[in-house]
This record gives sequence, structure tokens and C-alpha cells, in this order.
Amino acid sequence: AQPSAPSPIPAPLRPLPWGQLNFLHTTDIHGWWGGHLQEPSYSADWGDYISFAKHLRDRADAEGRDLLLIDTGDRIEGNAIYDSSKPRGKFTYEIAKEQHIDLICSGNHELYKQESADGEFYHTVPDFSPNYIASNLDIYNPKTARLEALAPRFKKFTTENQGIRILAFGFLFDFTGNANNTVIHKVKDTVQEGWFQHAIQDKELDLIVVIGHVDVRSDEYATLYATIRAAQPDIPIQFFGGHRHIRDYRIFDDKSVAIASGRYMETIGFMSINGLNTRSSSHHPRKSQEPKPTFSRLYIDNNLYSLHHHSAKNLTTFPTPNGLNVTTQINSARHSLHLNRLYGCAPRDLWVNRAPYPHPSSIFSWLSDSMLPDTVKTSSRVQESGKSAIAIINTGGIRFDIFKGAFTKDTAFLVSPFTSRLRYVKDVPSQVAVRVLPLLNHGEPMMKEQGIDLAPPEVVARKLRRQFFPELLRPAFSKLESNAQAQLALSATEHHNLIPGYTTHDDAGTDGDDTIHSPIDFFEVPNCIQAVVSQGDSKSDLAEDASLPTHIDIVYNEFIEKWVLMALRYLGESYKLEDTEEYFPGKSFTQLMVEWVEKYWGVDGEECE
Ligand SMILES: O=c1ccn([C@@H]2O[C@H](COP(=O)(O)O)[C@@H](O)[C@H]2O)c(=O)[nH]1
Repeated sequence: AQPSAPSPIPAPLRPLPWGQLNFLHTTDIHGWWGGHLQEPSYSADWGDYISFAKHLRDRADAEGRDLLLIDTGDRIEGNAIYDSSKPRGKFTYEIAKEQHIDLICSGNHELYKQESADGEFYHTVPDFSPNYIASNLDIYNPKTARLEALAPRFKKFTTENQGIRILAFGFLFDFTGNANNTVIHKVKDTVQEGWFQHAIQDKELDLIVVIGHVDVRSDEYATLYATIRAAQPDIPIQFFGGHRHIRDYRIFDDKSVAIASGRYMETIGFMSINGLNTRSSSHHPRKSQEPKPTFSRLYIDNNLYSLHHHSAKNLTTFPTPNGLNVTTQINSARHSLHLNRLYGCAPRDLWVNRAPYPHPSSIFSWLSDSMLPDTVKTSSRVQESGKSAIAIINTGGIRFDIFKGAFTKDTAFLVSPFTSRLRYVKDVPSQVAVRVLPLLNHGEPMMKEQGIDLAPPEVVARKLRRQFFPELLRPAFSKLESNAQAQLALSATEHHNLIPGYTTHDDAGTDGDDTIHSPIDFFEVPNCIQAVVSQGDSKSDLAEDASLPTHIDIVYNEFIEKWVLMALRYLGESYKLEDTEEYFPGKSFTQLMVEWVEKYWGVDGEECE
């Protein structure tokens, strides 16, 4: 773990359900290679994961089992290690490649920008070759400008110990927000392509594995399941998904399941299968599959207490040389980026989903009531031209909570990692302007009627239920380690002494989390929020008849520009890109937030309490 990582807290643990074939699964890492430095439950880093995988691989080899590692994309954007480096990603690829990953694919975040898609082409694909799979993703080769598959469409291989013959695919959901150097083929079209139809007819297979940056409950996975199952009525199919940032497990049928393993290096998904066809030995016929394979899943909290326990190692025997090197590598990257630089002290916790909106503990209330209006008031449009403004941002651009105490460069990028700036349309009729936010939040059916596709699928998906985590600091784990097993006797429904955290309920029940936690509240938040600055006053909620000037500026995060202009068009005001301008020229939203923190929470070289 990183030197400043908090010690994990002992807690009752469920055992790893080892099988013939076993998997470790990460997804939506979003640059959290260093782990969580303010949350003991997720405080292990990528170096620890490397050590952990090595121990599990050794055990699998010793017992004649197989272990495969999977990553299903969105490795970038969401943490200062990626987002604050110049160029972005300077450290990421070198850190990521130290883990041996057997099957890997792209997420949507790798593709928002041309440079990050090229980063996959130049780094991740060759670093993990031949394990990177791109079943429905093409790139304009940056060297030749020709459109080609980013990586092989599928991979067929046989596991080392059990001789299980696997056909693997790697998909991305039907994402449309990519830069124009990549092409994503819709899943429903890809499954009709000759190469896919041919691949799934293969009878020399024991298992089909579909990895994807795809919600396990999405239409895309339903299509893939139905198509493969129609071609192969009996073959076991194992799906690995992601994108929703949740722990989830879906049972398609008695031979096909899907797992999703959370987000931000909080979770290492463990999946196992028994009862698959195997090669008994090279001289004997294949041992055939039991009538039904059995599948098991466990979501591991990524901290050293869990990792030591599941690998049967301790503080001394756990770290491997490569794991330790990577931990040091991450620490040096953090140092060289000055991530501990203090901007101010947050006076209280501010939550993304652990408080409702509006609420004094909601990060979005802080943004709409304080940070946004205070910031907008300093613009030249307000200061020099006396113009009122409605400022709208997408909640999806705010990625993590603020904890009471030090607000550092690290914090700034965890909360707001993206490069977007604020833009604006000037002098919009106020009675139109006040109707934009309701349309962005609730207008989807109306807009669809008009043939206008308002919300990007991922914005809609984000609104769905998620489980969360963080927890209270407790005494160092060495003192409590011996008590932990005794706590196993506690029933999962008794919350006494349990640490708040993931309490997952999926298709297999409520026993999926390795650590037995007490639950944490989760609140839905709207797609977008707003602040209104009018004649010196600010408010976040506006009745249509509120006293506003006849015309007002609409300020918005540039990520939602397309939808703001669509909403205005729907409301009868046709503005084009040429009608928009930067509101704070040259400054990203993240910079504006940091300036606010320095001004209002700054401590002039002092430390936080
Ligand atoms: O430049 C960007 C890119 C993305 N966003 C927000 O993120 C979500 C998608 O994130 P997932 O992790 O894939 O769910 C997107 O809908 C935007 O809300 C952004 O604000 N700026």
C-alpha cells in the first residue's frame, strides 16, 4: 500500500470459493492505481494486487487449477495520477502493464479523446498483446490513417493446468460519445458479422468468455447471450461486465452468468467455475463436463487485511518484489505530481450519493449554492456587463466525495478529473432558459418524441441504483486482527460492530461481499444541477415566474454542450456552436473549483485540524 494509506480494519470475511477455473476481475479503475488514501477498506494499491495475483496463481498451479485475470476498461480518467500528468497518462501505462492480465478491453473513457484512444493503440494494446480484445472497436491507425480493428476481434486459447478450451470476446457497449478517430460497431450488428457467427459455431470449445465494458443487465449483453446461446445450446458462457460502477451478478441460465466488479480499485471480483470439460491428460480422451457447471462469486474489498487473508500471507510474506516496485513507482509518480499540495481544508464531508440532493451534506448542494454562484459572480459577464446567468453542470462530471479535512491537488482531480471548461450562450430569453434544466433532467420522453436523442446512454445509466462504501476510521488492524475471526459468528443482519460498506444484493443472494458490512445509504441525484446568479443574488431553484431580466446567459460545462443546444432547440431557440463562447477563457472547471477552495477554504500554509 502507499505510505500514507490508512491501515485496513479487521472484519469478518467470507472465504474464496476456489474452483477448477478461477478469475480475478477489475473494472472501472479510473486511474486509482494508488488505492484509496482516505478509506481503509480500499487502501491497497496496484502493487498489492500484483502480489496478490502472484500468490493466487502459485496456489492454482500447485493445486492444478487455473487462474485468469480480467480487466474490462475505463482504466483512465478519474484520478490525478492520470489526469494531472502532462501528457495525461504519462505514468498510467507503465504502472498498468506490470500486472499480467489475460483478457483486457477498452471502456468508453479510453475513447472520449483522440489522444487517449491513441494511448490504447500505442501502449495498452501492445503491452498486453495478444490479450487485448476489440470485438466491436476500430481505430484510425495513427500511423497510416487507415481504419482497422484496435486489437484482435477474439481470442481462442487453452488453459495451462486444466486444458480448458476457451473462446473469448471483448466488447464495448453501444457508446456514441467517442472522438472521431475510433468507430464502435453496435453490438446487435457485430453479432451478425461473418467472423462472429463463424467463431461461435466452433465445437472444439469448453467455455465461452465474454468480457466487456458493458452493464451486465444491458440490452447489449442480452443480445450477446441470446446469439451465443442459440448457436451453442449447452456451452457454459461466463460474462464479465462493468461501466455501472457497481458490484453485480446476473444469472442468464444454469450455464451462463455475468459478474460486474465495482469501480475505482475498491473491488477485486473473484469468480470460479467447476464442472467444465477438461483435458484429463494429453494421452487420454477429454473428461466431459458435469451436467451443470457451478459458478461462484466473491467481491473482495481491496485492502491488505482481505488480501493477506485470501492469499494466506502476512505483512512479511505478502509483498512480492514486483509488487513492491510498483508500489514505489506509484509513490514516486504521486510525489513528482505534487499530489499532496494543500489547497484548503474542507469543513465537512460532502457526498456524491450518500446524501440526497439538495442537502447540506450533498456535494451538489455545495456546488449549486456556493461554488458555482460565487465563481460565476467573478466573471467579466457579471462584473463588467452586469449580465445574469444560469450555470448548469452534469452531476456525472463530479466523480468522488470530499472528506472533511485536507483538500489537496489529489482531491481536486478525484472530484473533477476532466478537462472541460465552462461555456455559454449569451442573452437567452429567460423564460426559455429556466426550462433547460428540467428538460435535461426529465425531458427524455418529450425529446425522443421529436426524434431528438437527449441523454447519452451512460448519463441515463448513472441514475440507476449504486451501492457505496466509505467508513469510519477505527484502530489499527494489528490490534484487532485476532478478533476478526470471532466476528464471523455475527449474523450478516446484525450490524453491531460492522464497518459500513458494500452490502450487495445480486441474483445469487446477499453473500457475495467478502467483508461483512453494515449498509450505507445511497441516493439518486439528477443528471444536471444549476445555480442562478441574478442581480447579485444566487439561487439553485427557479420558479418560472421568478423575477429575472428578460434575457440571461446560459453557462454550462462543455461536456453537455450538445444537449444544452438540443434542449434550447426543442424550446424554439436555435443556437449553433458559433453562438457559444468560453465563459472563463482558458480555465478548466477543475481550476475554477481549486480557485474557489483556495479563496474560501484556504489556510495559508497551516495544516487542517
Ligand atoms: O469529459 C468527460 C467525460 C465524461 N463525463 C461524465 O462521465 C460520464 C461517464 O462516466 P462513466 O464512468 O462511464 O459512467 C458521462 O456521462 C459524463 O457525465 C464528463 O463529465 N466529462
